Amino acid sequence: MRFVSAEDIDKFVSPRDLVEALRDGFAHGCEAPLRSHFNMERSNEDDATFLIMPAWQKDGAAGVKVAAVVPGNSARNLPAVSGTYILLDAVTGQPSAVIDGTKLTTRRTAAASALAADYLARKDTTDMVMVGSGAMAPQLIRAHASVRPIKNVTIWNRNGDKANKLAGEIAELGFNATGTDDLEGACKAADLISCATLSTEALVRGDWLRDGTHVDLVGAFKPTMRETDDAVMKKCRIYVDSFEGASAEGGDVVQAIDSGAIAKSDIIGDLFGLTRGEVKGRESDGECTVFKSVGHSLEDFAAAVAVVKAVGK
Ligand SMILES: NC(=O)C1=CN([C@@H]2O[C@H](COP(=O)(O)OP(=O)(O)OC[C@H]3O[C@@H](n4cnc5c(N)ncnc54)[C@H](OP(=O)(O)O)[C@@H]3O)[C@@H](O)[C@H]2O)C=CC1
Repeated sequence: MRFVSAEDIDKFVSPRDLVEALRDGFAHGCEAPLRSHFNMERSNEDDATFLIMPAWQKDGAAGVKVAAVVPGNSARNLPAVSGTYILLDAVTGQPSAVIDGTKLTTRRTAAASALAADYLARKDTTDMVMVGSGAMAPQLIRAHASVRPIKNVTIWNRNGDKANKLAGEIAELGFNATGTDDLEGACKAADLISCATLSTEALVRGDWLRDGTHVDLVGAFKPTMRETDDAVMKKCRIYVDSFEGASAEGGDVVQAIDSGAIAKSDIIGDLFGLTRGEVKGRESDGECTVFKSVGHSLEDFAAAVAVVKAVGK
């Protein structure tokens, strides 16, 4: 059995490789039951979430991700999300690889956002705002830049020092990157706003969006969490990673439905529909779009198969 480390994933698979692996994965589909998630109570910090995400292909591979989301990890200087991916042969059941699930998760999540942006962001998107500067943030910047000509990146984080530090690292990759404490000003000048935080309150407001902006929402994976206000959902054409996941778990969408700001029928499409050509993406330069992801086991599975194939070459 092969062990695939975080370093192997970065060495052998580019951001664009994973976008294409997910495009193919969503277009062709696989068996992927809704994930199981369990609340793990903590005495002295916010509850953690335990996730089990299986997927398989008839006569092909099978895989499962075991992951945990621990909001209190920020104080420990550890990422909130960590995990392990196990890949098996679906015919014989024999395990074939164990993959660093923490890196796989950040990379595949960023690839899903970039895949959506490839259908939803304006072709001339150059100015990106990154809200949050945790493990997801650098992956999202690199993935979006693999599908759109991103040049300028403005990073906001509740802890501004971390935003400035990430801006320094991103600048070394060739982007014009700066940290900011003016989220409103940054959003008003953005083509693309990507949010990856554990916020339970709106950070980005609908009246800050100029015409043509695309909003990418990664953070809120529970109905009690959100990164945008109802006005964002009202103003934008709404897309999700999967209907069943995002409309049940994605806080920005669920809360906007509950308040009556939008109806479930306002969700135009998901990555299955977009990649299969069954749903139209952006239709004009002036419209605002939003993509809300909560994660889908197909994303881990498609990324895991692509990673093992690339590492094995
Ligand atoms: N949609 C999907 O498929 C996936 C979603 N996620 C989600 O994305 C989010 C970010 O993940 P990741 O980058 O790995 O996490 P990290 O723990 O590495 O970073 C968390 C980031 O969120 C910020 N943050 C935490 N709490 C708040 C708050 N209350 N208000 C504003 N900002 C806050 C942190 O700021 P500070 O530095 O100040 O602590 C930090 O920038 C998480 O919610 C995670 O569950 C992750 C993977 C997959």
